[in-house]
Amino acid sequence: MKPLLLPDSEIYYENHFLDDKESITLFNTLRKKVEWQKDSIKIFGKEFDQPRLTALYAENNQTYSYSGITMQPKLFTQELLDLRDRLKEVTGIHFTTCLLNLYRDGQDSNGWHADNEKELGENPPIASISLGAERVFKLKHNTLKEEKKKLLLENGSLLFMKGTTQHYWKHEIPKTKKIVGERINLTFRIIT
Ligand SMILES: O=C(O)CCC(=O)C(=O)O
Ligand SMILES: [Fe+2]
Repeated sequence: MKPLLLPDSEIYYENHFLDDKESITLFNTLRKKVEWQKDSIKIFGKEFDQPRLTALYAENNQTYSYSGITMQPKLFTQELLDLRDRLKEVTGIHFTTCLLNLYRDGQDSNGWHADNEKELGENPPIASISLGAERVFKLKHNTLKEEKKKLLLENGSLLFMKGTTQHYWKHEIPKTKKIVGERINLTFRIIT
């Protein structure tokens, strides 16, 4: 895995974690098999539909709460268990939980945030696998204004964030006016 070498962070990117063919097959399987849901989040007491579909799967029944919603996991499917095992080989980490995002088109997005919910622990490792259409991923440092980074998350790629990254950096998947196909993102986490 290639380190991004940004200050106050430990971020790695591997563009061919899965090969193209396997990634497309996996995309098609998960697109069909996963129970995608439309969540509404609360911002200052007002409800908004999330601009994407989501799902939560895990090896246990620990819930995940963010933006005023609490997600109840379903049990890992065989595909997610296999990916979990392969992530252990490259990261050394045993992930328990996977939050899945389905971006249906360029209007679906994920606004600026850090993955810093308390159930993830102090310095959470997050392993993020991308399938399907490529989307831009942006990172910005919380206080050093000139520190930012833009990368393209390719089909079959792995982005791995750990250490203090979530304390100092925010990330987003911006909307785009370009015509883009569907993208599935799998973010593996530890929730115990
Ligand atoms: O779709 C992505 O690549 C990012 C997803 C993300 O940041 C999240 O689910 O917390
Ligand atoms: Fe995130």
